[in-house]
Amino acid sequence: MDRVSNAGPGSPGSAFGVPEPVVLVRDLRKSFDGQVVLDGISLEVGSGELVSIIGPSGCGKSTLLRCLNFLEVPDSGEVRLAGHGLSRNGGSWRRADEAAAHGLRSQVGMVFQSFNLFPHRTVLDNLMLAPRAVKRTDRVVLERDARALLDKVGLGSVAGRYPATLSGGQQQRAAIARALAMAPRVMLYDEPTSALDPELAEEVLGVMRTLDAEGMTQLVVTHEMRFARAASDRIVFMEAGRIVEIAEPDVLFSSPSDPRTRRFLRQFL
Ligand SMILES: Nc1ncnc2c1ncn2[C@@H]1O[C@H](COP(=O)(O)OP(=O)(O)OP(=O)(O)O)[C@@H](O)[C@H]1O
Repeated sequence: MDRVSNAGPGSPGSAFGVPEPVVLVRDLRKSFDGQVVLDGISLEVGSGELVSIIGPSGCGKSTLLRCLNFLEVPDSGEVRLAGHGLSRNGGSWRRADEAAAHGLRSQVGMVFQSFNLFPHRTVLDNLMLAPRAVKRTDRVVLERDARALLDKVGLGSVAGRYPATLSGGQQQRAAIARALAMAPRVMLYDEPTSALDPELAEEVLGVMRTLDAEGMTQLVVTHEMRFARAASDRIVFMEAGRIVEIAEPDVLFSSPSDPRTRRFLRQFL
C-alpha cells in the first residue's frame, strides 16, 4: 500500500517542537530497467544550509535531485520538503500521489544545467509567467517583484531582452531568479555551472553564495570542487547509488573517513 501524507507547511514539525529539517529523505530507492540507481538514500538538510552532492559520473546524483520533487518517481522511500511529504512503497502512481507531489513541488525551485528559459519571452516575462498563472496577483505587483529579483541577480538592465541575447552566465542567473519568483523554501541545482566558462560560472556561484547568506536552503549537485569546498555547509559524497559519507568540507577534504571518498577526491587535490 502506498502511504501518502501531506501535512501543510504550518503543521508542527516533529515531536517536542524540534523543527523538522527543510529536506528529509528516508531510504529512497530507484531503479531504471532493473539497474539500481538509488540504493537507500537517507538525508536531512536543515533550514539555511547549503549542501553539495558530489560523486563520480553515473552514481545517481541527478536522479536523487529529480526524485526530490518527483520529476522522477521513486520506487520507494519517503521525501519531505518544508512539511510537504510523500512516501511510496511500490504500487502504482495514484491521484492522491499527484496531489502530494504538487504540494511538494510548490516548495522547490529547480535549476538545471541547460538554463531552460522560455526562448520567445523576455527575461522579465520569464520571471512573471508562473507567478501570474498561480498567484493571480496584480501585474504591477508581479512586475515590481520580478524586477527586484532581477536586480538581486545583477540582471536589472537586461529585463527586456530575450534569453538568446544573454551570456550563459546571465541566462543561468535569470533561471535562478525565475525559480525564486515562486518563493520556494528550497532551491535544487543540477550542475548549474557545467555549461559555463569559469568566469561566467563564478557569477552564478556568487548568486548562490548571496542566497546562502540570506538563509535560503540549497542543495547542489556539482562537479565544482572548489565551490563545494568553499561554499557548502556540508558535502554529501555518493558512489553507486549510496551515500558514502556526509561531512563538513574541511573534514571531507582533509581527512575523509572512507577510502572511496579519499580515492575520488585525490584527483582534485
Ligand atoms: N530516465 C532514465 N532512464 C534510464 N536510465 C537512467 C535514467 N536517468 C538516469 N539513468 C541512469 O541512472 C544512472 C545514474 O544517472 P544520474 O544522471 O543520476 O547520475 P549522475 O551521478 O548525476 O551522473 P553525472 O555526474 O554524469 O551527471 C546512470 O547509469 C544513468 O544512465
